[in-house]
Amino acid sequence: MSRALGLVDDVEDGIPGDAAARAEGVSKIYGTGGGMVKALDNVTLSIPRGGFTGIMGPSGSGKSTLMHCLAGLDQVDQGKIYVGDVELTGLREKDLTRLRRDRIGFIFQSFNLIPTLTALENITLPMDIAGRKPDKEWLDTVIDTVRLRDRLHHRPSELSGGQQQRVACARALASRPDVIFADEPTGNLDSSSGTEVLSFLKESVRITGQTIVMVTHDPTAAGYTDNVIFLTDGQLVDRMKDPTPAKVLERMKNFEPPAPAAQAGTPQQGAGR
Ligand SMILES: Nc1ncnc2c1ncn2[C@@H]1O[C@H](COP(=O)(O)OP(=O)(O)OP(=O)(O)O)[C@@H](O)[C@H]1O
Repeated sequence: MSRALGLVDDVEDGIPGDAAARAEGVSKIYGTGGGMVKALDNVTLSIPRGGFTGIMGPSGSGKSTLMHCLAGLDQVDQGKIYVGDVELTGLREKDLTRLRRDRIGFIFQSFNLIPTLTALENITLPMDIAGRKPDKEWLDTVIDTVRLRDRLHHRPSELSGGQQQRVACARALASRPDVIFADEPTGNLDSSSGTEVLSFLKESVRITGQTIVMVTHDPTAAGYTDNVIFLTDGQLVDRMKDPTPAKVLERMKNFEPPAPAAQAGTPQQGAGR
């Protein structure tokens, strides 16, 4: 039934039961009255543990809202969110803050590094704040994975955009969170730096089993993931396993709004004259 409506049910899609994060019947509304926007509309989905999941959809389809709700950065109006087996919805702010700090990593489009700290200090900052000692061996692995060893004592202003984003990725990976949420991580990078960042995000999933969720507009970036969730108008409308850029681009055509002329339903003036 849900297929006929173009909606996708997680169970039907065969996503394994071991989920790093889950949304169950989640709705999120912004504003009231005439200005009300249903940013998420009854979304149920699982993020497979140890996978690289892309979230795609047209502008305004709810991608960032979904990511923020899954990460406990924003509250839902209806439904439940789980990270592992912990229900986020209903946690007190203090517990939510601790859970985000201990179990969730973030990578943003703007790198959000502290300018006065070195690359290494930025990488270990979340653990320093949490009073946790970094696992030296793991930190070495992360630093080598992102190829930053010769830049560790540089400040962000002395690094290229690609290197700064690699520091932000290392910061997210260093504490081995249950799940890393990346919001357009290559949006501010040139294509070769973007390719580098995507390559080692994929590598860290393959080699270390890190779970990563990435919001992206870019079918090429989605091609690095191993499954893609498609949103339209706040609803989960499709999932794709083992995506390629060409397959994603083709699928996206189904979800983009029609061109203005077609939308207005008016035949083109002068056509056929
Ligand atoms: N704080 C807010 N207040 C009011 N409306 C909001 C707010 N945040 C998002 N929205 C609305 O919710 C809907 C979903 O927004 P969201 O940013 O999640 O979409 P998106 O798919 O990430 O878009 P984009 O690709 O353009 O970044 C949009 O209609 C947006 O205008």
